[in-house]
Amino acid sequence: MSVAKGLEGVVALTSEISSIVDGVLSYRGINIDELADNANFEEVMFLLWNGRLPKQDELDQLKKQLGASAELPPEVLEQLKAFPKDIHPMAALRTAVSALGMYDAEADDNSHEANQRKAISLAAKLPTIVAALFRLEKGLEPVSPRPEYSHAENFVYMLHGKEPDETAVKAIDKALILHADHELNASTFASRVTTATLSDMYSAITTAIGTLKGPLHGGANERVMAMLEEEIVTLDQVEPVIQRKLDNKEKIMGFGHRVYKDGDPRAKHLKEMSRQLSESTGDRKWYEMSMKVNELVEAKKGLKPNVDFYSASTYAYLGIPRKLFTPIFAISRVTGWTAHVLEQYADNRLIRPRAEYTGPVNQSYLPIEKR
Ligand SMILES: CC(=O)SCCNC(=O)CCNC(=O)[C@H](O)C(C)(C)COP(=O)(O)OP(=O)(O)OC[C@H]1O[C@@H](n2cnc3c(N)ncnc32)[C@H](O)[C@@H]1OP(=O)(O)O
Ligand SMILES: O=C([O-])CC(=O)C(=O)O
Repeated sequence: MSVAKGLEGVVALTSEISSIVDGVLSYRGINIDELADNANFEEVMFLLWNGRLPKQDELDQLKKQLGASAELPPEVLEQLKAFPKDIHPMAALRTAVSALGMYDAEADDNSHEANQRKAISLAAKLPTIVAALFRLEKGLEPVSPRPEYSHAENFVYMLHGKEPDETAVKAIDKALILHADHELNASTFASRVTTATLSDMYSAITTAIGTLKGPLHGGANERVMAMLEEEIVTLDQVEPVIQRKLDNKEKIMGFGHRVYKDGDPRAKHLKEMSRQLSESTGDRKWYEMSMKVNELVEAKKGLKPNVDFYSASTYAYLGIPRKLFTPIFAISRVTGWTAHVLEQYADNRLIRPRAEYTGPVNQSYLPIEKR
């Protein structure tokens, strides 16, 4: 047996959902750049779930279904209220999604129709959960979703409890498009492993949230902001802090990628969003600091920013606290996860690789008094 550590380069399955070819990311064959510049998130949801862009009546229907599914079961809302106030929202989100499964009578119905409904229901409810967690931590009552709002509008509305700001809505909508799917990343793979045992969609998405939470994956965006806010603090500290980190062989969060060696195609969109927000808010600090970090890490280490790097300053400009950065990633990626769950069920085989055993051999059982 030969081992590819971290499964690097291993092609584990076939998929028709998204592809990374020569550094170009496409959803269902459409370049992400085109989607980021032209589509809205609901169109991308439909595209990922159904393999093609929606016609107007199909888009209207999806929006209606999302609107009708966004409210949480009262029992789950009560659970959110009982969670410890200082819990990380990714831990709370993971637990809340698991709880949702207990209040869905069809949780274990793995028919395509039931799973399509669950995919819409989960995608609709994640923003409601994240916004409720945000408000509860601040001692505020959660705000109910409004069915007439778009996905991004609803999220911004439920965070602040007032008419959503257009700039924030546009930025969130684009960020959701950019994060929606990414071939066989760790959380998607985890969701497919769970699905392949013929477990239910709630279990698969709970698995995925737990996997996205880690700092080498989705959790990096929060750490980028922690580095900017707490370690670097001022522009003149970028160079000494980055140099110290590199000398100590610390990873710089938001840089490097297992697949992209010549840059993540999503990063340029987030960088531009961060630049535009720095201008419209008149606060250039986070953007300038990010640019300088980017310049240094590229020059000294040859590493380029990934999707997590400029999403941090973008969200910071929108006034979003860094604890919510990874949950926002989940609000988007649930679309990709559920598309992969549907694809896995459609042509399933248990996912069970092998391990090369490197431990001791020919050992004997010693009775406890002789050890
Ligand atoms: C949405 C996403 O999940 S995007 C990724 C988000 N994660 C991060 O931003 C965390 C920081 N980045 C990393 O840890 C890595 O680049 C990963 C996890 C993304 C990819 O990891 P891998 O493909 O396993 O690369 P690996 O960790 O083996 O790194 C290869 C070499 O580059 C170095 N390296 C990779 N990323 C970084 C980084 N961000 N900062 C400093 N050095 C790095 C490693 O130290 C290693 O150096 P060495 O060969 O001298 O030991
Ligand atoms: O593909 C990966 O390994 C990580 C990533 O960029 C993502 O999940 O968006």
